[in-house]
Amino acid sequence: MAKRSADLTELRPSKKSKSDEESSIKKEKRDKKDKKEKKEKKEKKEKQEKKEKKEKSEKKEKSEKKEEKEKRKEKENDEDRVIATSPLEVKGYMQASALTDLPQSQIDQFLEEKVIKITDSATDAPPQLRPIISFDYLPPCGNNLYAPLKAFPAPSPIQAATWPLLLSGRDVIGIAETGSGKTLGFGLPCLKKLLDSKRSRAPYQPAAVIISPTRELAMQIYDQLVKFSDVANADVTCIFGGVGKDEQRVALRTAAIVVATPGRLKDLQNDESVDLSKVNYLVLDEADRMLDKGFEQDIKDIIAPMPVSERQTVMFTATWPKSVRELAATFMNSPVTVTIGGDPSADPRANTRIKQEVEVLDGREKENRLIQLLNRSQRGQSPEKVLVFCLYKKEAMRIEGLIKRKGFRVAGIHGDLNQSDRFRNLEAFKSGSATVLVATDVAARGLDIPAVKLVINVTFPLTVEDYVHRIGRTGRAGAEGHAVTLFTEQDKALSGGLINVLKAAKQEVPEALLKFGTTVKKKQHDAYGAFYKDIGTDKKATKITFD
Ligand SMILES: Nc1ncnc2c1ncn2[C@@H]1O[C@H](COP(=O)(O)OP(=O)(O)OP(=O)(O)O)[C@@H](O)[C@H]1O
Repeated sequence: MAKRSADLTELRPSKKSKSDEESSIKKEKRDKKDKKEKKEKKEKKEKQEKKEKKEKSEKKEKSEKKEEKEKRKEKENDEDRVIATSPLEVKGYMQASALTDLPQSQIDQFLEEKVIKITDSATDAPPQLRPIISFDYLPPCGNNLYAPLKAFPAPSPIQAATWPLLLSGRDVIGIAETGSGKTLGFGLPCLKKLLDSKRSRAPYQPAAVIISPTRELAMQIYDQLVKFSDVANADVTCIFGGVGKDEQRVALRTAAIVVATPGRLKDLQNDESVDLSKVNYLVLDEADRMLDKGFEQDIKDIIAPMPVSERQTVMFTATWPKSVRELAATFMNSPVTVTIGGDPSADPRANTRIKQEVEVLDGREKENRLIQLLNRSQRGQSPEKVLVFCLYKKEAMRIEGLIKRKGFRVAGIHGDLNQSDRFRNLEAFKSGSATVLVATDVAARGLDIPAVKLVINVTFPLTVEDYVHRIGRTGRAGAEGHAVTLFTEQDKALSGGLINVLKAAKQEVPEALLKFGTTVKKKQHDAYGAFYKDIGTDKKATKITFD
């Protein structure tokens, strides 16, 4: 019975049990929802954790990679240092192993003592190649190319520092004091490259062009190269104005190296006597002069057929004014600048072995003072070689006449003389048959005349750079020199620049010069290079030409 009643109870659903059922459904639903939410939450959390973990691992990986990169870089730097002490070859230039084996401290000491600064526009890394501090470290050379170097004890600092760069194909700007051996600085690598290229003796198209501002300087560079040219199996020729063209045309048919003044080279290029499209070594000697307004267009025309990517461009000078630097950069491919003796951004630097004296006087006293100075140096058994600079051709002729009348052995060199007289007079001074040479700025740059003891500036040049070059005709190749400058009120615009040159070379600055003022006038690109000067109403300025 009880069972039945129980059954009945089971069979008869009461009102209460129905609501229980509903609530249980609801609960079930809620549970399900909760469960779902929980699941979603869990999944979200897991996803988040996964994401964080991933980020963390990425971060870790990144920082590990960074660390690794830094370590690698450090290692590379170390290797760079190691490279400096292991065999080294850069673009065909093999650094001598004996040079490679020298301790770094010896190299550092050389660079410091000679005040050598090397700035590579392509990298901030320290220079990879070492300066060639002894001729023994020059790269091997089949022929006896280096034989003429026996006359010298060691490479000069500009040679030591630029040779490795030039031999490894870099564009180079070399700035070093007057008389410091820059000609062989650019000349020797030129010959070595030619020798290595194993060209036939008659290339018909020159491989190297060296441009110089004056005929006499072109001849001098030519003479230096000729001493080496037989061993280098290279035909060298010299091209300049003021003489016939026919011989030059013939010489150009076989020349591998052309030394030239810009005007005549451009002429011969224009009439197709020479094809410069195969030139791969271009030198601008006295580069700041070559880039000033007087020559800029000629240079652009001459180099037009030589693409910058295919030629090595080399510029050497003793003075490097800001006014030409930007233009220079447009001719070059990531150049390395080598400066000897100090920062090129400072004022022009005179050779410090030259004793510089400046005498401030009235213009009317100049001639008497000049004769006094000559009396002192010319009387006696062996008169000294004296170079007298004037600014104008007419002035040079007048001063030469005056000196002659006083009985001194004098010759002159200026643009109004024909070329054979120019060469003859220069030769007379070199040989000592004339002991005084009166010159315009045509002789200011580059000329290497043995044993010039004194330079006298009768009239100050148009720029302080020209002053540095003029006085640089004395005190060459390690010798002592002496320069006396007669300075008048007319020159006062340049007193500031001159004072800076004197101070930089630790020379005495006269009170009278300081009175003219210490301000340095900003240099004008077109005023640079001694072309014209307005000299007032009574005298007509004559153009000084440098072809
Ligand atoms: N390594 C050397 N050691 C000693 N003398 C040298 C060396 N190299 C060249 N010379 C000599 O030094 C003199 C000056 O050299 P060079 O004419 O090349 O000077 P420079 O620097 O071009 O001068 P400038 O700025 O006036 O043109 C020359 O007589 C040359 O033979």
